[in-house]
Amino acid sequence: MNDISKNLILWIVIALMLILLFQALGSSGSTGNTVDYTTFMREVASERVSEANINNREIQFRNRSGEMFQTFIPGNDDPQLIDTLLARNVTVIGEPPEKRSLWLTLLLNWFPFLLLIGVWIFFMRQMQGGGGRGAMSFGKSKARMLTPDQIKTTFADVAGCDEAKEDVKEVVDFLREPTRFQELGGKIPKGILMVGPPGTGKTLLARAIAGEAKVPFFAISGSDFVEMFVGVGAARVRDMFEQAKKNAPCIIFIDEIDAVGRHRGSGHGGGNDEREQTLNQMLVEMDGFEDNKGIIIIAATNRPDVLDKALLRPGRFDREVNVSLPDVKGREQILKVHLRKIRIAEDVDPKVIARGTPGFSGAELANLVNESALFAARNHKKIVTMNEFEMAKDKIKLGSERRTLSMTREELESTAYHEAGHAIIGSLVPGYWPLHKVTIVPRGRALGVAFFLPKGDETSYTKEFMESAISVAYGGRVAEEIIYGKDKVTSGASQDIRVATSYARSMVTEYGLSEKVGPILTLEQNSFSGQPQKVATLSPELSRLIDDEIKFFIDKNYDRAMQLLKDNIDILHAMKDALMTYETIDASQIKELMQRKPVTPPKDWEADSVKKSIVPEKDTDDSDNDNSISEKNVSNTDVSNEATSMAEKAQQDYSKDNNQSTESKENTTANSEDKPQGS
Ligand SMILES: Nc1ncnc2c1ncn2[C@@H]1O[C@H](COP(=O)(O)OP(=O)(O)OP(=O)(O)O)[C@@H](O)[C@H]1O
Ligand SMILES: [Zn+2]
Repeated sequence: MNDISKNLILWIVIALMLILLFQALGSSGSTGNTVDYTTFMREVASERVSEANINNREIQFRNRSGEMFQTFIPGNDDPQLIDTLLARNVTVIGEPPEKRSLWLTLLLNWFPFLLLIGVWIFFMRQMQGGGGRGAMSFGKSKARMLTPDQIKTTFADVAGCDEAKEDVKEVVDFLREPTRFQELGGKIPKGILMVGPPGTGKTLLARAIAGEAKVPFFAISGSDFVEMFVGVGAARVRDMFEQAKKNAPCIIFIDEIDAVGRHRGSGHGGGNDEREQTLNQMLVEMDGFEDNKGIIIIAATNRPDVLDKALLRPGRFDREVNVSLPDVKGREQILKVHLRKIRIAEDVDPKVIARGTPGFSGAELANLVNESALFAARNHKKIVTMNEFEMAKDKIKLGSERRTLSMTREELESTAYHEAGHAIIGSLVPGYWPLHKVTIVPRGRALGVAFFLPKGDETSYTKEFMESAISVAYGGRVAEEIIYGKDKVTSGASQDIRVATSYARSMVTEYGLSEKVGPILTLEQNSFSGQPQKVATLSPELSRLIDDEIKFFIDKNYDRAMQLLKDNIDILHAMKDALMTYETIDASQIKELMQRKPVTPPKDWEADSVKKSIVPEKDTDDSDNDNSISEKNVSNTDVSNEATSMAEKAQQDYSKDNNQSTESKENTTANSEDKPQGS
C-alpha cells in the first residue's frame, strides 16, 4: 500500500537528518585551510606560527599575519610537539577533554546499530501483517478496491465474447442475492479461471460482472504477491481474503495468476519457497470459506498449462471460461463499442475494418480506434474517416511509414514487381481472399505489402485455399525471377517462403491432405512456442514421404505461379507502372488492371504531389547503376502479405489449439467459415 512507501521515506529522511546533525556536532567547526603536518612543523620552525589550539590529533593554528589553518598529527602522538611549539614561541591552547556529553557519544557510537535494529523491527512488523493503526504493512495485500459506484463497466462494454459472457451471467445473479440463490440450492463456483490471450478483455469482463452485480471489486496481479521476503506473499493472501470477507459479497480478480500459481517445484532459484507458501496460503483460504457468502475469485491467465493442478481442483478454480481472440463478428462488435466514443464519418464501416484485422485482440482494436482519432486530430480534422482507420491499421500492423528510407528507383521497381506478383497470383488462383490494396510505401520492416481481405473467420481452410496461398506467397519471388533472372532474385522473399512452407507442412502433417501420407497427425505446432514438434516417432520411410509430399505441394504451386505470371506478363508490367506512379493502389484499380483497362488514379491522388512521393525521378546519370538490387542486398525485406500474419495468427490462435472446453470447441466450428475443411 501507499502508506508503506510514505513511511519508508519518512524513516530515511529522519535518519539522514540525524546523521547530518551528529556530524555537525561531532566536528569542532573547522576553520581555515588544511595543511600537512610537515608544512606546519616547518612554519613552526621558522617561527611564523603565533598560536596553536590542540584538540586530540587536530591542530588549529594561526600564523603571524593572522590567517587560520588546520593540520592533523599523524600516526601516534608526537610527544615532543608541545615542547617544540613552546620553544618556537607559539601560544599553545588546550581544549576541555570532552566536548560532547556522555549520552551523545554513546548515541553516536551506537547509532548505526540502533538504525539497524529499527529497520529490523520495522520489517518484522510488516511481515506479521499487523502494522497496527498506521496500516503500514508489507503483509497488507496490494489489492485495489473499487466500490460499486466506482465501477462504470457493464456487460454492454464487453463485446465479441458472448459465450464467455453467457458463462458468467449466473455469477451476477448469485452476487446480487447470494442467500436467495443458496436457498434454491444453486451451486455457485468459488473460483473462475479466465483463460485467453492478452488483451481479449478478461479484466474487462471481470469488472463488468462486478459492475452488473453492484458489488465491490478487488483487483490484484499475481506478481503483486511475489516478494523477496518469505512469508510476505502468504500474509498478503490472508489479508486480501480478510478484506474481501468484510466486503462480501464481492469479487476478487487476480490477473496473471500463473505468477503465483505455477505448479510447485518447477521454479528455478531461491524465490521458490516464497511462491509455494503463497500458493499454499491461497489454497487454504479458498478451501476455508464455505461460510462466507458471496466471494467469487476470478483469476486470469494465458498459460493454464503451467498452473498447479491443485488450483484447478473442485472447490477452487474449477470453472473455466475461455476468452479467445474475437472472430470477424466479434471484432465488428468490439469496434462498435469503441467507435461510440469518437466522432466518425459516414464512410466508416466497422464490418470492413473487422475484416481487415484478423488476429487483433479487443485491446488492439481499442488501440486502433484511438490511433485513428489521433491521426484525424493531427491532420486537424473534425471527424474520423475510413482513411484514418486505414492509416492506423497499417501503422499497427507494419509500423510507421518510412518515407525517409532512401531507396533507389531500381529497388522500388523490384519491390513493385514483387508486390504485383503477389497481387496478380492472388487475383487469379481459385478460392483466395479478395485483394484489398497493394503498396510500395515502406513501413516498419516491410518494403511493400499486398493486402488481402479474409472473408470471415479464419479457423479452417480448404485444400484449394491452402494451395492457392502457397502460390500467392511465391508470387513475389516468381515475379522477380521472371523479370531479373534467377541470379538477381532478392532476399526479400524469406518471409514468403516461410509462409508457403508452413502451409505445405501443415497440409501434410496436420490436416491429412496428402494422399500418400494420409490423414495421420505426424507433426504438431506447439501452441506456445509455435515450433513444429513430433507427435510420435516416425519411421524413416514416413519421414521421407512427408518431406517428399511437402516438396510436392511447394513445387506444384510454385510452378503454377510461374505459369500464371508468364501468361499475364503484360499485367505484371502494367501493375508495376501503376505502383511506381501511385505508390498505393486499391481494389478498384487492381480490378481495372486485371481486366487490362487503363487505371483510374486513386481518389485523393494529385499529380503534383510529387514532393511527397517516394519514387525518385528517373536519373539519367545513374544509368550505369544497373546491378543495384542483388548487390545492395535488400536485407530485412520482410515483404509480406496478409497471408503471412494470417497463417501465423491462425496457427498461434490460442482458442483453436488449446481449447479444453468442448463448449468453446463447438463454438469455434460453428462460427467458422462455411468452407469445409479438406478436399
Ligand atoms: N471484448 C472486448 N470488448 C470491448 N473492449 C475490449 C474487449 N477486449 C478488450 N477490450 C479493450 O481492451 C482493453 C484491455 O483489455 P483487458 O485488460 O480487459 O484485457 P485482458 O484480457 O485482461 O488482458 P491481459 O491478459 O493483458 O490482462 C479494455 O480496457 C478494452 O478497452
Ligand atoms: Zn513477398
